[in-house]
Amino acid sequence: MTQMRVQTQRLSEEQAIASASGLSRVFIEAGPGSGKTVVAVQLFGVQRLADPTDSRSVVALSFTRSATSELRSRITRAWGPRASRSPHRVCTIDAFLNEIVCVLLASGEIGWPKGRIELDVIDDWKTVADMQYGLSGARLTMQDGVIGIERSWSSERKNRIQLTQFREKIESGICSHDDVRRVLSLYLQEAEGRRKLGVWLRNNFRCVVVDEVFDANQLDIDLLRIAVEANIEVSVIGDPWQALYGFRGARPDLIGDLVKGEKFERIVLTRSYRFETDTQLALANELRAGNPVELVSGTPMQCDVVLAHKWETLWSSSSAILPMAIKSGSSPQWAIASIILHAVVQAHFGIPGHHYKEAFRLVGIEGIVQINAATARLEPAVGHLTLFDEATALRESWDHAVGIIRELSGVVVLGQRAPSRLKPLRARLLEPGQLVIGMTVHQSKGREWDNVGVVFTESELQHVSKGLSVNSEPDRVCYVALTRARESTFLLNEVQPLTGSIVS
Ligand SMILES: Nc1ncnc2c1ncn2[C@@H]1O[C@H](COP(=O)(O)OP(=O)(O)OP(=O)(O)O)[C@@H](O)[C@H]1O
Repeated sequence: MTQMRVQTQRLSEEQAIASASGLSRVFIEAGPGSGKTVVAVQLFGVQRLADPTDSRSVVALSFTRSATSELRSRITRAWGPRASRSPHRVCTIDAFLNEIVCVLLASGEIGWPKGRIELDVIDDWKTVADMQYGLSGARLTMQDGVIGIERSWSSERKNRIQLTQFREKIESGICSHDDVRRVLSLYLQEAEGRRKLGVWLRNNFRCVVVDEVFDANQLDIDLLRIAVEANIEVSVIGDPWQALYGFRGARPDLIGDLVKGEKFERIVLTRSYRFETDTQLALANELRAGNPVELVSGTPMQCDVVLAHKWETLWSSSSAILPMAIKSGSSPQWAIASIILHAVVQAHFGIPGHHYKEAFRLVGIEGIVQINAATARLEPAVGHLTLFDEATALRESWDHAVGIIRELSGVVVLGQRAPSRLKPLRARLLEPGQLVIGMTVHQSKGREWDNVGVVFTESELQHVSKGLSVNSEPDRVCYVALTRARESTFLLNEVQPLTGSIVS
């Protein structure tokens, strides 16, 4: 531990107070770019160095993989790679919940069907099972700690995994993050479950730092309450204007109850450090005040990244923008298109495509070694896309990827008209200028760039021109997009739209 490097960035006085208050329950609330993540990084490091005799873990949590990865890399930069090495960790709240459920399984506190104690937790059932559109599905139950399976009914029609496949997957240890959350919720319905979890947390953790806390849902808040009651130091950090995960059950309104009920000390960071130009600072201030705002038009070439609420919006925008993903799908054709896109994104920007693991999994390729091997062999599929004749280019690229998949996993992907899906991707590769990366606003959370482009829908434009409200999630999506730039934000709606089928 003594080899850890200390953070070198100069903290402002208010950041220093927030990072080293010595209080056991702190709620740090602040606007964009005010250094919330800087403070989370500092809190983590201060706790790590605090008491070398205390072997319990310090854990930093965030809600999305991209925000967690930003937090982890900043902790590594500030405190060195040893800082977050086991038993300490920086992870998503989902990973933390998985860990808790695995501990409960390993200790026999709860019993998984067929006695499984190790789980393979997937993001979404549609990558491993056939889905049926309707009201019926399947879910987990719990009786005296024993997990069971039952058919479920809902009032809302949607694609769901059905009972037989659900049973088969669950019994082989495969489940979704939602299933993990359900198991833990059921376990915590009993006072005894809450008490035992509190004891386990107290024995294993000395401090929990939660960034982006306004993305927490009821279970996350319950967990924090149990941690507080177990006398663990808990710091929660966030900005109500940046809560984006209502669709996943996030309840920004619950944070007030938590911090009041558990007597958190509230510390406000007042100064923003992100905005390096007066115009960008003024934009952020006007938006937060709910005032109407007129955006400056620009071109993709002026931007380091382009953001939109949905992947489809990016695909139907300028062909100088290369989105990192196609809207999540479940067909093998979606998987092939996503895999080729992943290879293109990797080649252009040195980072993976957004849904690449799910896409590979859908065609039977799993594990980082296999995925990397497959990606390396996809290079010709990327090259073929720029062949002179369009029909040949699309067909050769598609067939190459399908051939590699068949060779590596045995999965055969059919689809005569499928290669036409690659048209929008080919258009991007034929762009004469440099491509700029496109991502959703959700991907951009917690991150920043010098110059940011946004593509807004008509309704988003109207909201921005009327003034945003913190109580509306669509408004908050616009707000997050418009506060990612250090220097300038450009509206890219004027650029020539492109028609294509990759999004369908
Ligand atoms: N005291 C400081 N001095 C100089 N720069 C700072 C200071 N604090 C933060 N910064 C810089 O300001 C920028 C924003 O910081 P950070 O990302 O931590 O803010 P944030 O509040 O988490 O932002 P958001 O919630 O909008 O994602 C970063 O580039 C960071 O390095």
